[in-house]
Amino acid sequence: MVLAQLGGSISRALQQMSNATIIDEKVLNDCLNEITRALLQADVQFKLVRDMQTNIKKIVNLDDLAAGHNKRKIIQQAIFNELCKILDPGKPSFTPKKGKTSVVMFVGLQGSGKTTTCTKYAYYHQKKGWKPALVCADTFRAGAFDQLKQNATKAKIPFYGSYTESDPVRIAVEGVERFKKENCDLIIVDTSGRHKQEAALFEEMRQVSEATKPDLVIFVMDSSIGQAAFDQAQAFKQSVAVGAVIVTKMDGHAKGGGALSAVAATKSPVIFIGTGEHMDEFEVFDVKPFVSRLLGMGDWSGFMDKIHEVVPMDQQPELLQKLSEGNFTLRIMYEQFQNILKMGPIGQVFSMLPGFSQELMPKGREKESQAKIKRYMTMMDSMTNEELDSTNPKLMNESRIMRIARGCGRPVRDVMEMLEEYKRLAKIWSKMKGLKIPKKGEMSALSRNMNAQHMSKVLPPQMLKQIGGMGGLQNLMKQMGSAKDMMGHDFSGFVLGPTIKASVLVEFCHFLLAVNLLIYPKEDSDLNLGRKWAEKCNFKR
Ligand SMILES: Nc1nc2c(ncn2[C@@H]2O[C@H](COP(=O)(O)OP(=O)(O)OP(=O)(O)O)[C@@H](O)[C@H]2O)c(=O)[nH]1
Repeated sequence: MVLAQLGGSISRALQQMSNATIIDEKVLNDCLNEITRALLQADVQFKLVRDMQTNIKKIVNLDDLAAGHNKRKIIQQAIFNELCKILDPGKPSFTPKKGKTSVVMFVGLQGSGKTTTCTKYAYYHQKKGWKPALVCADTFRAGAFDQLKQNATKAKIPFYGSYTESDPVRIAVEGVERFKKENCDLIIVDTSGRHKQEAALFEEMRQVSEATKPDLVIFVMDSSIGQAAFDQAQAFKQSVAVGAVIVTKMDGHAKGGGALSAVAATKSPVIFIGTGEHMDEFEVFDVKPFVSRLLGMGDWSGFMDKIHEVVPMDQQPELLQKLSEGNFTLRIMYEQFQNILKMGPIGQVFSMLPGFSQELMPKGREKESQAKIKRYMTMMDSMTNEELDSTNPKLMNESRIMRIARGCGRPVRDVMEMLEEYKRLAKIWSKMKGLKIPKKGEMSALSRNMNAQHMSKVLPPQMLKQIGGMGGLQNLMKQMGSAKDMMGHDFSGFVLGPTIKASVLVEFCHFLLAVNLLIYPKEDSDLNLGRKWAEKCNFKR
């Protein structure tokens, strides 16, 4: 994921500073130098980085900080604020209103992902009940209209374009007029890709803008553009009234710092990011949670929102009860898989927890893991209720395994692998037996410690180390019960009632399961356990 490396380097620098016994000028300088290096390596413009460093030094005057001040916190907050400042121009972009016609024009360099993003933007709004329409004013690239037509047809979005007309201004005006008459509330105009050396094409873009009078011009930028970003973005801003930025290809492995510089150049906010080629790989962008995650400080509110999205409230106490009894059935595993898939990209959810970074999700593992989960679920669909609800491995005899394999159309060895995985997870989850379920009122320190102890047994050792051992985990649990995060978000509402608090715990359990399954590879000893169990059941691979 773009910027994951940058995030990793910055959070390591902060961690190193936190490990120092005394924070003096040297420790602060070392930390800032480390962060500066990371930002420059990620292609953030030099001037931005230098300004940021100067500002932090101005804010954090160690001599002026009286004893008793939490210097670490003040430095962290200053870095957080400065990074937010780079990404936040301080004024929101124009926001179209549902039911009221708005024209939105997309501009950007060749191949930045405009056409794909136009459709994603239209589809995003269509799902929310809008009536969007697409106009293809890209007469430069052969095939652009076909691409838009194909995307629009797939998403059932009306479109307008021409194979013969070569004047983009004319097409844009005709398209906008037609869709205004059809009462579309979001008319999106796609334009040709161009770069700042192409004066004629820039003039043409200006004419399209003048003729269609867009309410908002969106600059689409590929996250891998690098140092050229600032100048290019500025050139677009000087020709048309760019009001917002969308950064694409954030799923790649580019450095991504150039994209941060583009915001500074256009003085416009990033409103969405593209995270893949598919229509729904598109996310709303919010500066503070993004920076907080980038710095490994998590995004509790985002995490809680996710929980509420995926785990039905009425199922939570029951699941927690089952886990505390140590009965981990295949059905529980199935239900947890469903929730994990609903949570979306796990690396992203992962970075919402303080102390974690997206860097921990190895390249390509995400999609591979999701495919694995889906495969396991298909196999479980061929099982009987008795099998799904049992914790007795003897039920799975050779003939049943062959039947399941036939039923789901997968080789026997795949079913064996899934059962071995189940066994491994059941072993991990048996350590949750006796988990204390929070009752009325605030989570007490005692139950927090009890739960932290249970959790620590379930966490893969590498991960426990990453969050600072048992102490780090206790802090994490404490944060669950406290009210505010780095961004000043108050999310105490999520943790006040006993049910909701239990839900946080349930989801944290889900999450740990996902982490065990997706991020940390199986160890041989675990697999041997599965094999031994398979041998006990009297069949061979
Ligand atoms: N991985 C990934 N690929 C993307 C994303 N957005 C766009 N693409 C791909 O980038 C390539 C270029 O996208 P287009 O939408 O054709 O770009 P364009 O800016 O319209 O191109 P021009 O009209 O030539 O300027 C296509 O292969 C897209 O599938 C994204 O967020 N992630």
